[in-house]
Amino acid sequence: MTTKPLSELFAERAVELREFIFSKPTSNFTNNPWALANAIEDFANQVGHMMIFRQAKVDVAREKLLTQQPAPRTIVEFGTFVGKSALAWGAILRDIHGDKVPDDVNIYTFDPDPQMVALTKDFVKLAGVEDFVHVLEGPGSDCLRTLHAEGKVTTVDMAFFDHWEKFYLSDLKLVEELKLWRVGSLAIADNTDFPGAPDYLAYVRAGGNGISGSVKYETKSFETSGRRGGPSIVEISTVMALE
Ligand SMILES: C[S@@+](CC[C@H](N)C(=O)[O-])C[C@H]1O[C@@H](n2cnc3c(N)ncnc32)[C@H](O)[C@@H]1O
Repeated sequence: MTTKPLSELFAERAVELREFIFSKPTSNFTNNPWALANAIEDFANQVGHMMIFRQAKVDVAREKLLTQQPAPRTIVEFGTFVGKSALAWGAILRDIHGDKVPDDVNIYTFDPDPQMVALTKDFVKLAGVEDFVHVLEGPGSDCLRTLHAEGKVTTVDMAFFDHWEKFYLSDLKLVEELKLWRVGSLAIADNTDFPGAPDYLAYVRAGGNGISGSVKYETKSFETSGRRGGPSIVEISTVMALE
């Protein structure tokens, strides 16, 4: 028996998910990012093997975002996939700022995979959040550097790391290098238990690089009731000081 490469499986899942969503009346999702995020989760529960940010974890992140002061306005996300978490961030920022979010409230989600970018753009449009959820194609580090150079992102209230774990630490350090953090900014990282991001965890648990004049973090691991045998930890680190 031959087993498919994971990339092929995920590409097929994305096609099936598109069919699943667009087979339903569009009115189910119009102007309703929560409804679309929930439908994606329903699909994932049916088929299995979908690397989405599940609702139990969204709830943990949501708690933090709802109490963040000042309220979050700019979110950057490394790893779009099918847009599940991007839609959830859109729904949360709407819960905070109202249905017509101000112009300076923006979510930027990055993924090098053109198929996932196209699918998520369609989903973002379907849910009516395309004014402020921007789906960009490319490695997150390149996209973030470009947004910074263009002056579109000057502060990051929350960065979400949900791409390949080997990039978590270098991309966290890029946010530092571009001086995008403020005191109270959040770094949220998924899958730090499995597949695991040991260098990232060691760094945030040490509070940063330890060098005087550097960003200081406080960090906590949140255990969620994930699927049996699936990754269940979300690591949330708060920027305590910029130097
Ligand atoms: C775990 S999935 C993201 C799940 C997504 N957050 C959700 O909830 O639906 C990981 C994604 O990271 C993307 N990826 C890989 N390398 C990346 C990079 N350097 N920058 C941004 N995304 C990357 C992959 O193409 C894949 O779609």
